[in-house]
Amino acid sequence: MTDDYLSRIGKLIRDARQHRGWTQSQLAEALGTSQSAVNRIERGNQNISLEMIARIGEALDSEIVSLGYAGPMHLRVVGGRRLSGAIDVKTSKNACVALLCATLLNAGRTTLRRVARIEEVYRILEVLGSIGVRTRWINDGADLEIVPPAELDLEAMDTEAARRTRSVIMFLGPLLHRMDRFRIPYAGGCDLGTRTVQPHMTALRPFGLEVTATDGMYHSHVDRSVAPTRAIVLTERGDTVTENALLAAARHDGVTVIRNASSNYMVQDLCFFLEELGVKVEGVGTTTLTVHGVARIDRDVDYSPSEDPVEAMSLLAAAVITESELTIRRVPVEFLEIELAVLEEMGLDHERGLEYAADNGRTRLVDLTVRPSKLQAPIDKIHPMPFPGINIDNVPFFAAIAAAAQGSTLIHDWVYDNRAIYLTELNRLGAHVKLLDPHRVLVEGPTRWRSAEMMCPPALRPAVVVLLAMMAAPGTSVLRNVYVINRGYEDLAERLNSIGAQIETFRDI
Ligand SMILES: CC(=O)N[C@H]1[C@@H](OP(=O)(O)OP(=O)(O)OC[C@H]2O[C@@H](n3ccc(=O)[nH]c3=O)[C@H](O)[C@@H]2O)O[C@H](CO)[C@@H](O)[C@@H]1O
Ligand SMILES: C=C(OP(=O)(O)O)C(=O)O
Repeated sequence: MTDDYLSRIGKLIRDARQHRGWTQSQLAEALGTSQSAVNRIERGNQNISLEMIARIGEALDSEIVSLGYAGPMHLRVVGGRRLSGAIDVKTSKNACVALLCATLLNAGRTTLRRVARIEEVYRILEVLGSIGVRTRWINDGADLEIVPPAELDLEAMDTEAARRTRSVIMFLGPLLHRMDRFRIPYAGGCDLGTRTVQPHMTALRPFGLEVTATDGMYHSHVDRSVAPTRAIVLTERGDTVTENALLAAARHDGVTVIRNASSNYMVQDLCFFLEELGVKVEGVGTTTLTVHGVARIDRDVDYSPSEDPVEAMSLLAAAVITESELTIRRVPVEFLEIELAVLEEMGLDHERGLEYAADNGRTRLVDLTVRPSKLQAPIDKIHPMPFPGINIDNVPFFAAIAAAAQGSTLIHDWVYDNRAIYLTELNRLGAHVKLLDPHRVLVEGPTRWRSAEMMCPPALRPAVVVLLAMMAAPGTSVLRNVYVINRGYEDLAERLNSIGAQIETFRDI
């Protein structure tokens, strides 16, 4: 952008702000940035992305600067470049959304540190804001402060935002303690085929929750005479279902035992947070959780969610397929151990630094350096398992890595009906991915990547895998409509550019 253009945009923003009667500080607060940043923007002294212009337009409800908001976001990737240097892993989408839902348990103020600034978090914030929860970004937009009201106004819920995320299902556990009757919209999320919510209903029924699903809403009714009399046995070892059971148990005045619980990273983060709220949880990291609930929670708490193992895997895959040497800092290694063991078998040259604690004081992190390696296809198939196993969300990254390895790799995603199918999109970039059935693909490597222009698959991880392949493919590729990537990754293009990628963001205006 030329300086002249910047100062014209800055003036438009200042006019729109003044028209609204806001100070620079008020606009800064709405944007989660500092007053000095707003001042620089208005004076034309700051490079400003279309994304930021769109957010300002939205905050100020202004026609002129909302121009940039008109169309979906796309990426233009100049591929075939090596990455280098070091990059930090951000906090996880899945822990952040669970913790945001968990704040509904607390009458006090919750501060969450370094929350990922991703669309999935924004949707939950919109939903929380619409029902009366006060949320604001503090400390230059790094941290989030959440203060629930005495009474929630569920009728005012932003159902459009709620339907764009599946995480809203985790409102059930906290809400059943706050009201006898309520409704929330059907849970959305990635288009991965059928994802049942039945296990959630089974887990919450012992707390008196009965749900009927009609007209796109879950109509919920709580029978206060019902309380768990024996261990709650989950029918699936799912992550959000475990979290929902934990959230319900947290304010149940008594001891709840949850069996067949997921011990995955986001569940552990939620358990650590519940402990901050005064709820004792035994068995963290195992499949049996014993929760000592507290009927009323009213504490000002401060918690730092841990780093995202799936983002760590994404960055690792980026290094592998671009044949780069890259250091990935703040890798939650416990949740990537099996992936690393398989990659080691495949011939990955990597080095781990000494372990250190994440800001939550519990999760173990390492810095991981990955070097260009001659990879061989693994002898056995790649398939996910509930933790500890290859993380379900990491499986798509193995497809890209397998495409870079010598030989054929069988990938069996038994979990999702649609996700393996999206991996065949890699063929448009030169890969040889054969769909054997809706759950299994055979990948033949190595691949001579070539550039392409394509739509983003409607699922987060396959979409990122396509982006990584574009980074490996010489020439210019275009990936259209990347909302789904922004759902789970903060400023991915910009951060990849900081380690040598060349990715430009653009929109149809
Ligand atoms: C916000 C959040 O945390 N999302 C994660 C969470 O979603 P979430 O907890 O919502 O996952 P689902 O409940 O949809 O489970 C995923 C799929 O696995 C199946 N299933 C799961 C467990 C099991 O023991 N048996 C079984 O068959 C389910 O039927 C479903 O088809 O977990 C998924 C699986 O790890 C991850 O992909 C998501 O990123
Ligand atoms: C499937 C995923 O997430 P969600 O549960 O939010 O759809 C994912 O993170 O890959």
